[in-house]
Amino acid sequence: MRLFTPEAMRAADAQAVELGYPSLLLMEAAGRAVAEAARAAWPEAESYAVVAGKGNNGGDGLVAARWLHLWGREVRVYAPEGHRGDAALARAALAAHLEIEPLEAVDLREADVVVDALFGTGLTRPLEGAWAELAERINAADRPVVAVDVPSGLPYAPHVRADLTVALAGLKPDHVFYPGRSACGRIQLAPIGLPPALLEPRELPELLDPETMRALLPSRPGHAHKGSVGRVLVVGGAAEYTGAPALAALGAYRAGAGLVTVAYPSDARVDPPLEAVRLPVSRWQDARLFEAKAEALAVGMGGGSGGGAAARAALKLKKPTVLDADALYPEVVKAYAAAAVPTVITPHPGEAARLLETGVGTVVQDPLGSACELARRFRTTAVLKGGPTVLCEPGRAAVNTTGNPAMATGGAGDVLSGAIAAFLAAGLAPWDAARLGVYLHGLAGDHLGRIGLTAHELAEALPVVREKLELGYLRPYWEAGLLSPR
Ligand SMILES: NC(=O)C1=CN([C@@H]2O[C@H](COP(=O)(O)OP(=O)(O)OC[C@H]3O[C@@H](n4cnc5c(N)ncnc54)[C@H](O)[C@@H]3O)[C@@H](O)[C@H]2O)[C@@H](O)CC1
Ligand SMILES: Nc1ncnc2c1ncn2[C@@H]1O[C@H](COP(=O)(O)OP(=O)(O)O)[C@@H](O)[C@H]1O
Ligand SMILES: [K+]
Repeated sequence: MRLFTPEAMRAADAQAVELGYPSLLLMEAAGRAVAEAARAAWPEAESYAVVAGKGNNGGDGLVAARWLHLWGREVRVYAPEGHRGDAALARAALAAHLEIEPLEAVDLREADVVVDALFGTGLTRPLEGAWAELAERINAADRPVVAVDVPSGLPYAPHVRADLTVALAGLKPDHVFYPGRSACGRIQLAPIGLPPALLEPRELPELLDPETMRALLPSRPGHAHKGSVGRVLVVGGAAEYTGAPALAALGAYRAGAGLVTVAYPSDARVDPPLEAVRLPVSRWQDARLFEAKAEALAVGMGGGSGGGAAARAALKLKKPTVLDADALYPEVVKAYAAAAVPTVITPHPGEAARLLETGVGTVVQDPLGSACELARRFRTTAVLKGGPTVLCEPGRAAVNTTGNPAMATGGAGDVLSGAIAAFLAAGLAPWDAARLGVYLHGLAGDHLGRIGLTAHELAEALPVVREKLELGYLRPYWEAGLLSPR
């Protein structure tokens, strides 16, 4: 599954038409899918109000109105004059059944469900005047709302707030990034008949889905032993940050590492999990660090001001490495790239801004662009944490589809670094280890769900969600089924 920009979606549509696929069929499939989704979501609903705009989004709404009417529902349709192309045909088909009232007549009082078909991906500027008023009226009506493709008005304000959004053909930024995603309510993807080859353009970011992530899970053969399934060396800790390396070690074990060693300054009271090998060092150049048995490293968790020195020492092992937190300085990450050590960097927006020498606001405004700039500038696999986390390495990008704001809690990132290192140690390429680690970590957060979860619990939940993934129990959120009546 890919994340489409509106332009990429239009290009896919246009390609389908070039291939001889009639665009009216797309609109018919779209409108019918909306009607079906609404009917399934609110089976008791008898009366519908369809509020349609002038463009193709409106056309989809007119098709939905026709089907709802054919299924015996009471339907009032409000639309302006002046439809063109396919939307004009959809209007003619509907007019054979129903009277279409002007938008000025909109009355939502009798509607059990409102269909929002004012604007879709063709919106180029914020709603104003009568359009803005219509969106506000839909919200104020306090009726269940199903949005056609996207809630009208997004990505700007004001916009409609929907209970269910039927995403047509592919997912677009407002189905994935906030605040748009909150305005969508539940999201259901409707395949509307575009040839499948047009729906997987490699240049678009991948949306992490359970099927793809399941295929990445390292297998564990019957003759496995703790030295064969991936050993991780965690390097971090400082006087004031004693928990971070311990949480990374826990994350690594809970993601399946066979053995975890924790190297930390001997004057810091780091307390690794009982299962870990302890490696207190009086200086980072201690020879024992370079002899540690590990296939991958997690470096920088709670390193404080010594994080850079720890990372430079750890570089000498020349093993695949996750660089986090106090290892995330431009000179350090550049040194890893120059040494051609496979790396995954896991900054939060503040650390990303430090690496890119820009403001946090710039990073947050364009997470995908920022992650890709990190990947390009530092020749690395970049994981930019947040809601949602985005990933990039030169030539490809991905957006995570798991996780929730309850995960905004101290130490959650340390657990993630440990988990990614475990997958690196198990032999996964950085891109695969990063995607799988991020996906499972978010899944653990979703499994726990509640505000107040702790990083420790996130780690503990990793085996549970891994098993669910392995057994094929998971569906992506855009196939998550339907609403019950509210
Ligand atoms: N593959 C797909 O995704 C398909 C998409 N279709 C539908 O087509 C929609 C896109 O249709 P369109 O490109 O016609 O665009 P819309 O229907 O979203 O709206 C475009 C119209 O609104 C006007 N407009 C833009 N911003 C405005 C503003 N702030 N105030 C007032 N008017 C404004 C434009 O000039 C244009 O007339 C999708 O969202 C989807 O619903 C379907 O018909 C079938 C296929
Ligand atoms: N709103 C959110 N939605 C989804 N995931 C989130 C959200 N807020 C935080 N997270 C996740 O929680 C983790 C927090 O990591 P980080 O900021 O490094 O915390 P710490 O440094 O305390 O470990 C990241 O994996 C991040 O993606
Ligand atoms: K809409």
